[in-house]
Amino acid sequence: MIYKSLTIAGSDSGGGAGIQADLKTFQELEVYGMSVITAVTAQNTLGVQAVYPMTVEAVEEQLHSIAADLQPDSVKTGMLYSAEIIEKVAEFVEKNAWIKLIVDPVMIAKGGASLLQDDAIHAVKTKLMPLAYVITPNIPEAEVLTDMKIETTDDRMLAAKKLYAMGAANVVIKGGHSNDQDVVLDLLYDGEQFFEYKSPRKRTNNTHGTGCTFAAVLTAEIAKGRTLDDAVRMAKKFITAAIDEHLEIGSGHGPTNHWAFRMAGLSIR
Ligand SMILES: Nc1ncnc2c1ncn2[C@@H]1O[C@H](COP(=O)(O)OP(=O)(O)O)[C@@H](O)[C@H]1O
Ligand SMILES: Cc1ncc(COP(=O)(O)OP(=O)(O)O)c(N)n1
Repeated sequence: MIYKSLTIAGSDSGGGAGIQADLKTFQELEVYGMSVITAVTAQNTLGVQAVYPMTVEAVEEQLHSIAADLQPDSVKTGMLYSAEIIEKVAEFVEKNAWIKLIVDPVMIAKGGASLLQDDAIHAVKTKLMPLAYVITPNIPEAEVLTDMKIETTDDRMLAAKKLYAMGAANVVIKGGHSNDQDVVLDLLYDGEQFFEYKSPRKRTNNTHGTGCTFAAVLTAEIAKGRTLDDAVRMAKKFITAAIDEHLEIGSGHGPTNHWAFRMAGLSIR
């Protein structure tokens, strides 16, 4: 059986995040990867130097090519940039109703560059979230989407409930940006229960692309028919290994190591 996942996201010329991180992750997990590029970024470990969004027509044609021939088992969205592109992506998901959609609501890169126009936030909430099987915001993204400040785990639980009420079938609020010094807690809410996934917090600058990689693991594992709990467990193991064995590349926020999980001999089955 060949499992197929599609990433709809921006290109990171530096290779650590975006389309490049997603395809590397799919490959490591033995899932056939496909891409629809929404924007090209000139980017390296020091930051984002420029953003060139694709036209809506270019995005639409890529989506059409995929739909006409290569039915993906799961679809991930990353950097979508504009409300117009989000609307096209939502149309595609609605027309292909079997698709399990993983929404990583990318807004701002670690260096501060905006990867989503301000007036596109409304479209994320109203067009994309109701179609999402799972949404994976980090804490600042969850704050924007819920219009609330998140400081404690209780705040995060309330935000997860709000995001669920906005239409996402499941919510994972990642903990990389929390104030916890020793532990990183990722929190899953499925509409009934909360599930906690903890790992030791690594003191490192080399976390570029962690959010993309985490959501790409979920996407690959969901394509294989894994439960969401199993998929989040795998994502946590994969990203922990990728951060532990980070690559000393560039002089800014370095990328994670997408082959660390495999090199550690950890099983993908
Ligand atoms: N310093 C860290 N040590 C260990 N795990 C981390 C660290 N930073 C992020 N992670 C993990 O990486 C993933 C992405 O987290 P986060 O930083 O919150 O998202 P984003 O990259 O979208 O900002 C999560 O699974 C989180 O637990
Ligand atoms: C093209 C592109 N897409 C997404 C991101 C953000 O990736 P993320 O995993 O959130 O990592 P950081 O940028 O926060 O390190 C990106 N930078 N570029």
